[in-house]
Amino acid sequence: MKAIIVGGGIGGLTAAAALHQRGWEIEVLERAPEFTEVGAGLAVQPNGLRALDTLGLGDLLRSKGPADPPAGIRRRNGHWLVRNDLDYLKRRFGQWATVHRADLIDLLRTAVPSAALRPGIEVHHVRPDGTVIHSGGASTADLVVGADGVHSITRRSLWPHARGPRYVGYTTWRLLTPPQPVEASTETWGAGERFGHMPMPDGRAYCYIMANAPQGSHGVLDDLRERFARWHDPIPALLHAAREDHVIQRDTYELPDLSTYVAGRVALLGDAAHAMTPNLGQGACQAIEDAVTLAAAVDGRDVRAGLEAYDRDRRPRTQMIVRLSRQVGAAAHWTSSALTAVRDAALPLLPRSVFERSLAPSYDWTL
Ligand SMILES: Cc1cc2nc3c(=O)[nH]c(=O)nc-3n(C[C@H](O)[C@H](O)[C@H](O)COP(=O)(O)OP(=O)(O)OC[C@H]3O[C@@H](n4cnc5c(N)ncnc54)[C@H](O)[C@@H]3O)c2cc1C
Repeated sequence: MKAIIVGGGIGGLTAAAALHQRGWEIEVLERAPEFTEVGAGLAVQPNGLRALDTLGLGDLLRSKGPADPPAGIRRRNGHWLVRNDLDYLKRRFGQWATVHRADLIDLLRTAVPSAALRPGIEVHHVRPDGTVIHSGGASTADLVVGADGVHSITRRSLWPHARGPRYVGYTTWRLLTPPQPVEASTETWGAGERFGHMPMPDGRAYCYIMANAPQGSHGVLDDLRERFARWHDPIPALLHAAREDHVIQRDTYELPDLSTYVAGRVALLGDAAHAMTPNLGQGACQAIEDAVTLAAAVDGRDVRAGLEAYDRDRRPRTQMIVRLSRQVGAAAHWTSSALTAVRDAALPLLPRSVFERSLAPSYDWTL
């Protein structure tokens, strides 16, 4: 049985590794000239690590990038809005890992035969019968996996009338600083602006920012430094330590829900199926869950029946996480000072268990 995987990002390479382990012949078509991820870190949550355990890769990641659970949410003056019970979170859900994106891609590549990787091939069209038209010609397979991200050509080929990506109203910046003293992973919420930072195992700090794109005429980093100059420590110091060429700026998109992720011999996964806001740090983890679930669903059974089982399993869970992420984003991105004042007064009064219960659905997952 042969599978063609469109896109060699985190989701596509996980699918390739999972299908290869189950005896499939695989071919990964990636339009970029090499298999890598541009800069910045990634939080792999307990559910993502458990999914990687099914490929025997979870412990390698845990040993590369062990991390504590998120310590909580602060106000821009540093006062805590929400403080998590780290021991409880670790006991209940297991370990977190913070890794460099490129390291995760390299790790996944070790689980895929190099002959199966075809960089520099752009896919132009996918048909439900398993035909893929690409810059190197045409190929067919028993299964095609569309793991080609938010602007997926697989999705547009099979669902030409579905609505495309929707800009959610804020932009993200991701950056890695040179080694900096940073305590636990923390988020800080302002009015329409949000700054997260987490320590990387090599001593660097990974920072992500979500806010409206500035209209300023300075460089990106100077704009960010100005914007966050009066936020609590170590935020200004982190931005001063960062380098302009290490900042990745991207607009944020969501994809509207589809009523199915499968058509004929083709399945969508990861951002191609359910691109979500980054508010829960679950996009890549959901792509990894999708990939290992898909490989298990088609193992030893008719492909179409396996794809239906995959769709039944994954659609409700991923669409629930898309909604949860959107809700968290809505509260974090209020720009009205009256609303943020009410939010900042109310959040510290809520019992910790409310937050831990709201995190549980995304972390509680096993294959
Ligand atoms: C600021 C920010 C922070 C985030 N933090 C986290 C986090 O901490 N934890 C987490 O789990 N998630 C996080 N995410 C989400 C995560 O980055 C994505 O959900 C994840 O990378 C999606 O993986 P994917 O493989 O589905 O798609 P992509 O990573 O987009 O990969 C798609 C691949 O397909 C290739 N491709 C596209 N079109 C074609 C074509 N026509 N032909 C051939 N190849 C093609 C692309 O080149 C690319 O390599 C974050 C996102 C943002 C914006």
